[in-house]
Amino acid sequence: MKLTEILDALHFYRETKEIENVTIKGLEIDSRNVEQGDLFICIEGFTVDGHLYARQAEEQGAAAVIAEKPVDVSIPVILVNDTTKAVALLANKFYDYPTEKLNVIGVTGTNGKTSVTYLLEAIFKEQRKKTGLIGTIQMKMEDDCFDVKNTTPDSLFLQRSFQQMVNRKIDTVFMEVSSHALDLGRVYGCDFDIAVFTNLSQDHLDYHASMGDYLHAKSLLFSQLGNRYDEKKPKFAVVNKDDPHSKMLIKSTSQPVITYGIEQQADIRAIDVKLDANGSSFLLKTFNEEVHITSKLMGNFSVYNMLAAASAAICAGIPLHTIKRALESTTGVSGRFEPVNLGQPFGVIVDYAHTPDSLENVLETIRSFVKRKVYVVVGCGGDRDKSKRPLMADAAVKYADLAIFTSDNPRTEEPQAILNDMVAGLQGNNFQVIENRKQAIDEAIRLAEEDDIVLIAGKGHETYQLINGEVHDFDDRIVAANAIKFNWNKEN
Ligand SMILES: CC(=O)N[C@H]1[C@@H](OP(=O)(O)OP(=O)(O)OC[C@H]2O[C@@H](n3ccc(=O)[nH]c3=O)[C@H](O)[C@@H]2O)O[C@H](CO)[C@@H](O)[C@@H]1O[C@H](C)C(=O)N[C@@H](C)C(=O)N[C@H](CCC(=O)O)C(=O)O
Repeated sequence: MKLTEILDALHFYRETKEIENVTIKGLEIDSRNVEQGDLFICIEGFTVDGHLYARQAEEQGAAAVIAEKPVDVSIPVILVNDTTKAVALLANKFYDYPTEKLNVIGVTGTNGKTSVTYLLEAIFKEQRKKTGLIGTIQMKMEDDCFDVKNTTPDSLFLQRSFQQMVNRKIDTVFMEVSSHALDLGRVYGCDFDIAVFTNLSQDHLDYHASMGDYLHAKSLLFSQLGNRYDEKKPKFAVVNKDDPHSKMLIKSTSQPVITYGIEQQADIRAIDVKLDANGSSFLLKTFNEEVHITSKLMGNFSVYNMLAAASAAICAGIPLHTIKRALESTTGVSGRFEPVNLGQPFGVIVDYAHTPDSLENVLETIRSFVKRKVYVVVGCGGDRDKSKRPLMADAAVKYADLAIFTSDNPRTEEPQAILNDMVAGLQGNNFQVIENRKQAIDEAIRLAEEDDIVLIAGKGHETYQLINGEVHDFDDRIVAANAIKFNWNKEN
């Protein structure tokens, strides 16, 4: 593609050299991956300044550079005000606006994003649609899975992936949209068809200055909904009416809003909700139809997740009987309320809950059906929102008979310092501190007796621990299974 052609995507730029005859083979934001003929875009990151790598990009064959400030290279440099925004616009143009050729459902909110995208995938697959999925666990193109570094990847990776999905004739993509991604413009220029809001509670205050800023970031998904008007692709905002923050999100969009909820008079409701140890059941009532759902998914939070997915699917025109079939056959998502069951007489559940609100939801659900004691193993991440630490500890001791506080990705922080922050204000004696996560899980499983439940919270599907800046293999499910084998075999 001619450089001048791709630069049409930018509103304003200034070139340092004649660029008429320059052609571009690809786009790259990492100098280490630059190939002959690439356009290298310098991004000032949180760790390093990409402008420092312009020379390396030139040496590797870059044809031109996009930068915010002068860089010392002999190839043409295109100066722009904001390279992060520029890369989103350029990638959209380079890959020929792939989101306009796909149906894209973006899901945002503190909790439930992953589960809602997987429920949507189940519903659309039931309708025999070709699906794509982008989120915390992985990226999927139909049944092919790919590793991802971020919940919502950078705009270049994203647009490239969307184009691959177009080439594979994928019909609908379900995408978790994090507040970081919205704030950093990773989804700038994406043509979302449906934006879903699940809920908002305290998280990520290491990144966002306040809850107001966090909510504002979420609202960007709704304000950019329908920026590209296409009468064949109507847009919808789908929001949880029971969450008070939805009012602000409704105000942010000019598109039709569909509300869902259990408590409030919403457009789509779950009525007569029943929860027990086998799952949940409710009457799903839409504008003009109703259907009874019996699901294996447990807890009130799962009913909200099902409502969110059902509401988005209804907006996309999926029939209610298909939604029912899909919801009733879904057994769950990796690392989300996932049982580790080797036939032992007590329950072990691994869950991703890593916010005070989600921990309370999961523990409340367990409390509602447990016959005896509840043990919880939980920690808090290092280099992240410190104000969350005492709240996580409070939630744990409020519901558990014994909370064992332990490490959860301490990153560059001292694990014991994180644990001290967690327990500093705790009263009572229903907690222990065991810094080593394996020992903490072993101890909870050693203590468990018939009909007790052990909840191992925080890491869910993750298969590593970040300690001292290094990645160590660690999977709560494997550690728990080994502990069950060891303790249970001893007794039998
Ligand atoms: C704080 C943050 O968002 N950081 C993201 C950012 O990294 P960074 O700013 O540190 O990048 P950097 O290392 O400074 O590099 C700057 C530029 O120089 C370039 N570079 C660098 C080195 C080199 O030799 N050559 C070179 O060209 C890099 O390619 C980059 O373009 O850009 C990277 C590439 O896109 C992201 O992977 C990285 O996410 C990190 C891993 C992260 O942890 N982000 C979290 C906060 C995040 O975004 N989380 C949300 C989910 C939240 C949730 O709901 O739980 C998410 O969407 O993942």
